Formats: sequence, C-alpha cells, structure tokens
Amino acid sequence: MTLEPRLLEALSAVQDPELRRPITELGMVESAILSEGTARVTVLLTIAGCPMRSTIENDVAAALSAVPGVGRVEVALGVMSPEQRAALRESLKSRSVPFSDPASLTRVIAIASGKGGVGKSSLTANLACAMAADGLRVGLIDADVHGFSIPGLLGIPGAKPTRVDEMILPPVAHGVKVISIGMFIDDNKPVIWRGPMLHRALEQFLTDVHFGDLDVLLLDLPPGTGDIAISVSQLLPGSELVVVTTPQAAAAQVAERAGSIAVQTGQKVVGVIENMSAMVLPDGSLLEIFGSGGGAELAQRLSLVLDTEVPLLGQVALDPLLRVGGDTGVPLVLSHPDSPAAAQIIEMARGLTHRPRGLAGLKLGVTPR
Ligand SMILES: Nc1ncnc2c1ncn2[C@@H]1O[C@H](COP(=O)(O)OP(=O)(O)OP(=O)(O)O)[C@@H](O)[C@H]1O
Repeated sequence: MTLEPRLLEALSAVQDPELRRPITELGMVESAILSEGTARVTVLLTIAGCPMRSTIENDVAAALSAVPGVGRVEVALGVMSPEQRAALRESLKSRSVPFSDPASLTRVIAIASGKGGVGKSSLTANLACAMAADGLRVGLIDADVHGFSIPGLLGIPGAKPTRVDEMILPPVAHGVKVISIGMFIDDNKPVIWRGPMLHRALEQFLTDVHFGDLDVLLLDLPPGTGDIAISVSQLLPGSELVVVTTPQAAAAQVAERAGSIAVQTGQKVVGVIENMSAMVLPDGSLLEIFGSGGGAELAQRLSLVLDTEVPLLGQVALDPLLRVGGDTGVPLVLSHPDSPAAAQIIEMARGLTHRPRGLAGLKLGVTPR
C-alpha cells in the first residue's frame, strides 16, 4: 500500500457523503500514488452497490486535480473487505454519542401536535433545514409512522438508506441526515404496526442508524398522544417537546392533551408554535382563515397544567409558498428565506438551538478535592 502524503492531504478534504467524515479517516483510501504527473488512487467503497459511488469518484478526482504537479487523475473504485467494514463500524461506534445518555451534547427535540394536518411535518422539515443552514449538524427522525411525509418534504421521496452490514446510514437532504419508516416500506403500503413494534422501530432508528455526532436531533411525532410519544420519552428521557397548533380554539384544546403528556413523561415542553396564522393578502391586509389566538391560548393552558412557563415560540403565517416548498422538496426556509413565514421559522430555529443548556446530568470533567 503506497500513500503519497501530498495526495492524502488533498483527499482529507473529501468526505463520504453519507458518513460525513473524511474518506482518509474512514480507511477508504487504499492507495494513492503520484508518478510522472499522474495521480493513481484506489478508493474502497463501504459496499458494492454504494449509491454515492459517482459522487465520491468525482469529489476525489476534483480534489486531486487541484494538487500542484498533478496533470492526470485515475480513480479506481474497490469494495471494503468484511474485516475492513468491521473496523470501520468499530471506529464509528466509538465516536457516536448515544442520544439517550444524559451526558450527550445532542439536543433532542420532538415536534408534537394534537390534530393531524396542522403543519407539524412541514414545520419540522423547515426547522431542520434552517438549523443545518445555520451550520449545525442536524438529524431528523420521521417518527410519524402512519403518515410519514418527511422524505417527500425534503425532496428525497424514494431515498433508501445504505446498509453497511447491520449499520444503517441515513440519506442526507439539504444537509440534514434523515431517516423515516417510509424508507423501509415498499409501494407506500400503510403501516399497521402496533405499540411494541413501533417502539422497536424507534429503538432501531436510535441504535442502528449511524447519525454520528449531532448538535440537534429532531423527531416528527405522529399527531396525538399515541404509543410513539410514550416510546420517545422512554428511549430519550432527555428529549424536549415542541407543540404545534393552529390559531383555532378547538385545535388548541386537542393540542393541550398532546402537550400535557409531559406531566407523565417528565419531558420539558420548550414551547408552542402557532402555524397557519393570519395570511397576508397582496394589499397588506390580514386574512385569519383559522381564527386567531390558538397558540397563545395553548401556551397559557400548558403553562398552567405543567406549572412552568411554556412560551409561544412564534406564529407562522399561512403562505402558499410553504405548501409549494413541501410539494417540490425544497423547504421555504431555503427557497424563500426572506418571506415572513420563513423568517419566523429561521428565528425559532435559532431560538431553539441557541438556548443555554442546563448542566444537569452532564459530566463536567472536574473532580472534587
Ligand atoms: N403555514 C402554512 N402555509 C400554507 N400551507 C401550509 C402551512 N403549513 C402547512 N401547510 C400545508 O398543510 C398541509 C398539512 O401539513 P403537514 O403535512 O405538514 O401537517 P402535519 O401536521 O404534519 O400532518 P400529519 O401529522 O397529519 O401528517 C400540507 O399540504 C402543507 O403543505
């Protein structure tokens, strides 16, 4: 095995698109030789049918072409042996932070709603993209098992995760690592699993899916107060809840039940988002299609029930472009970041991620004398 240092240095800038780590750290560069102006490199893919092979090949060629003295680049692709894959898995394991560990630095936020169709998934997708655009490492679990829609909202409707033996690599969309039950089901078949199977599926997402180190993990929960919400609280005791509602009083009442589940689970409700708030018409006037005040009312009710202040994080206006963003797979915060609805979501994303963390449960690395 020959590894030319100058080529290796250039290759350290090439990341595996799914593992998001330099290919040099992942043991993917088998040889890198420079001879008479020609760089010859052999890159080992994790699996034979790696969907990212052409991306890796192009990135490698581009990185090597930029090295002074290189006039020609030849990239050969190979496949890791089972032993090499096992070593890769081990090296990834030792670095990944289990999200359930109280010392984990990953902020886990589950997005809940009372009723369906209030825009919970659309907001989750937009919040995730806004956080990723802000430079954070973001993971998103579509835990809305019966109504999974996140892959479509992020423009990867048919994406399948890559499997490296029993490890699952989440597809990446707009900088967000995404996993959805929809990725494991063929032909859009309905999911008819009950409690224990749902719990197992979520547990598997949390253990077998390699998210790597994350700053934020968002979970799109199914509407209501079902099994998944309970499982999330059991599997991720440190997770926080955000409750989405519309301005309609009736929706706020239903959402109160989804939020007050936190009394039993001990989770913190970090706030309420009112979606589908007054629409701004071309003449500047406001049209309150779903009424007004639901978000503030829900925040007030939850503050009473939970005996702690639950703030209204923001109000996102009804905006046809937000719907279009969902249909085309480019969330509004990326396609029209200056629109009022996107600006509101971006501000909430910053608010959610820039809050100071409590130190409870964290290892501070100090020893009393
Ligand atoms: N602020 C908004 N302006 C315009 N359309 C919106 C807005 N929020 C959501 N929508 C649209 O409303 C519909 C329902 O949204 P979405 O699927 O995100 O709801 P949901 O609460 O996740 O539903 P469920 O939980 O039942 O899957 C979608 O067509 C979406 O594009």
